[in-house]
Amino acid sequence: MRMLVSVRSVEEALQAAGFGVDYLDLKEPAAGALGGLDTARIKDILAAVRPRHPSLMISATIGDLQAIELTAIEHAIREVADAGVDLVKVGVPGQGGAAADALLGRVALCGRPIVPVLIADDGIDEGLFAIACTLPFPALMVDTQAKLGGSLVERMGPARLARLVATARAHGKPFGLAGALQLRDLPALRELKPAFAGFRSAVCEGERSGSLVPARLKAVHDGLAADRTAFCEAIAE
Ligand SMILES: O=C[C@H](O)COP(=O)(O)O
Repeated sequence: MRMLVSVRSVEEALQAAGFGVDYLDLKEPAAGALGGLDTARIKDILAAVRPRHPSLMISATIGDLQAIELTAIEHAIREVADAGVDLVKVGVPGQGGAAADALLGRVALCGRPIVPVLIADDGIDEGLFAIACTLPFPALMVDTQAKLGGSLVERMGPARLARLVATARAHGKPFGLAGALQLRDLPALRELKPAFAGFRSAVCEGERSGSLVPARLKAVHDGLAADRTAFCEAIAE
């Protein structure tokens, strides 16, 4: 399972990359679940990270826009993609509905590498998820908007997440889980085996708008890679 970390600055990006994370996700955590950075900041981060970590996959978010704001979303996608990131993350209401359908359809055809992030706070429509798996997105994610009501694993439960992982796997679609995931979720994540897991809250001092903590980055990084038994022994010490 690969590790994604959300970062907001050159300093954080280099710090996370130095810990061997697989994906950097550029966002402003204080501005919401998918809070966007301005494109000048995105370009500064890319200029600092690319020469040192040329194979690192780097995504960025477009901000917490409403699904009905299609024109604003398409404009933001173009701006973020043109800044030079590999992937652009776009929030989609996970419970489905007409606005979610329309948004998925539009962004699937926009010609940019979009990762739809299905927001799970009001549930995930498994039909919508299955449709998203058939569309030409390089990857899919599920995440949460509210970060203080428990982790995604606690809020959705492993059984429902396992069905999503199985659907994505059946379609050969790389699929990542995020949503205030904590160290205590790592055993469940290793059982679920999504392609990747995303972190911010668990690797910060205090809430997710705080600074990255090297020891937490290392704990999550090592915990994702470790054998389950070895990991449980280590955290029990
Ligand atoms: O895309 C990943 C998210 O930024 C993870 O943040 P979180 O752990 O605070 O939910």
